Amino acid sequence: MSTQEEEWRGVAAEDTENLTQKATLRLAKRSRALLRDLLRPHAGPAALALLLVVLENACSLAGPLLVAAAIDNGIPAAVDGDAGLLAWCVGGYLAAGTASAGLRFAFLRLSGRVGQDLLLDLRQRIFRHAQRLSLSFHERYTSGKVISRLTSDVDSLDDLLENGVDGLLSSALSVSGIAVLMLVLDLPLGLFVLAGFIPLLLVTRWFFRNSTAAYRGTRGAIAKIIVQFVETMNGMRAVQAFRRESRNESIMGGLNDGFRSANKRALDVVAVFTSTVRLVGNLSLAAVLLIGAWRVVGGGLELGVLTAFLLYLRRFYDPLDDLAMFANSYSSATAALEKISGVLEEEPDVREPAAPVALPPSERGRALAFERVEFRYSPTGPVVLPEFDLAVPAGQTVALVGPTGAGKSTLAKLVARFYDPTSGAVRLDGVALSDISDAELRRAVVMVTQENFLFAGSVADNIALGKPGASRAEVESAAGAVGAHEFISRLPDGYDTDVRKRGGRLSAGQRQMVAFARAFLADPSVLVLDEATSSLDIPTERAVQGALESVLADRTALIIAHRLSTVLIADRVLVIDDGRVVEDGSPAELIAESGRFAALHTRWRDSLV
Ligand SMILES: Nc1ncnc2c1ncn2[C@@H]1O[C@H](COP(=O)(O)OP(=O)(O)OP(=O)(O)O)[C@@H](O)[C@H]1O
Repeated sequence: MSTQEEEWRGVAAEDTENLTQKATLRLAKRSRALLRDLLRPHAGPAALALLLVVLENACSLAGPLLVAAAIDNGIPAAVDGDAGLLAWCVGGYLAAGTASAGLRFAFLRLSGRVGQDLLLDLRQRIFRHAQRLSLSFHERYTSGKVISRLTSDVDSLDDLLENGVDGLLSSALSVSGIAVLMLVLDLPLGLFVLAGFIPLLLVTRWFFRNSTAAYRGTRGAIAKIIVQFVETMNGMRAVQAFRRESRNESIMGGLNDGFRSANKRALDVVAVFTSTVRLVGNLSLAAVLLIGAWRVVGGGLELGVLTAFLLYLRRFYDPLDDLAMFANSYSSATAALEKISGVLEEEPDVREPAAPVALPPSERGRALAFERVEFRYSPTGPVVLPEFDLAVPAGQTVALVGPTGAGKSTLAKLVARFYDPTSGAVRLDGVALSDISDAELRRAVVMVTQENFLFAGSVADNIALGKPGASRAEVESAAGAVGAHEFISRLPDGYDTDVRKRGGRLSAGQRQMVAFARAFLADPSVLVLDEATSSLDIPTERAVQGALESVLADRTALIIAHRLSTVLIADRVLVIDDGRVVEDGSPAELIAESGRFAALHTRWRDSLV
């Protein structure tokens, strides 16, 4: 792939207003490929729906022909006493009308089913893919954007499938069918009407060009609104604590205004198009009426033929309105597909190995090693770890301390393989993390983060996340081992208490205990712990400390320690600064020296008095 194409890969072009022609073509090709891919499993029913709509149009087109036959031949024959032909014409009209309604019903049901199946598949694909993508992607691409792909973009596609495609098929079929019939009915009048198509083609071209750009704008604008909305709702505590409401309101006002302008622009384009179509339609109807009437008076045209012609002509221009509606939803859906296909084109940076290497059996933790690890968060970003080497024997508890921004959390995230090193390797019992299957790695390494993320559900469900399928007895024994059983039992419904969104019902200390119980149940050989900075009260801190010691027993552990009590239970302390180890030793050894840790320790001790 050329570097220029690489530039537009994935979501790269999403916020670019003016794309080069090459990029536009590439994105359109990608959107079409996605649509084809989505349609493939439904090819049979889609073809049947197409057949139904063709038959339906044929039935409804027969109507005016039967009216013409009734007026020109049936009625004169009935006047002469033979009502047979008229009866055939009326009967035929009724049959065609009924068949057309029946076929329409069948078509709408079938196309609706195909459309909804396709959208279901698309929604699941986006969700599955978004979950697979690495953290680095989600840091760049906010959750609001993913939500807007899943909601408003999928909705535009829904609109296209529900109304647009039906409108397009019906109108294209009836416009071409009517054109043929008009030429057959009366060649000169038919040619005259078709000549009116030339300005229409020009205005249609103008419309497609402008509406695609306009709808790209609306997709971008709605995505920004959703992003802002999600961010505000997620950060509601901070919003209220810092009185950001009015500032947020003005940001949202600006974004809403942008969306309104983008929609206005799109609607203006539609307005010009539909009214031009209407104007051309009405002008040609008046002209046909004039020329036709003149020819009927002169005896050159039968009245029935003129009536049928005018009936067709009305139907000829009406579908063009539908075509405009189609173009409308088409442009909107194209812009949406462009963005959805971008997300689906993104590849996870951290990939599962094609041929995973199994970890050797382990009894008591696993040896962890960083070998010449260099790391930066993005290819152009600063180097966070210049060249990091570290060997942690199996079963050792290592506390990482150091100033903010030193790189402690980065080390933890590398061990959990949220990212891969830019160069070098992180190894478990000698096997590079990038060679271990996802399932095995998740079993071997568990990270308990500062967020202590709890999902909506019961306390028991949240603990059981550590070991899917764990029995209630196992959950309770894990809670007991970390000392959480007592407080859980006191909750209104014990283990079945709903923790509410993000564990909002529990205190910070309680959330941490639940997170420890989860980790204990998972029973990993390596535990990575980004310790909570929140200050807990003394009894809770003691309880958490006790829980921590039970969780750490018999495993290799890397702890980002903020509390002295935690540092002191570690076998080894590493002082990190600027991505490097500046001190390394047991707590007692480092305290005895007069380095940074000793100074930190003195400050801590003083602060406790
Ligand atoms: N997701 C990220 N994208 C880009 N840079 C990052 C990201 N996370 C951290 N950094 C940068 O990497 C460096 C190390 O950050 P890290 O979070 O590892 O520090 P830390 O020692 O854990 O700090 P703290 O004690 O404040 O949590 C910092 O300069 C930070 O700005």
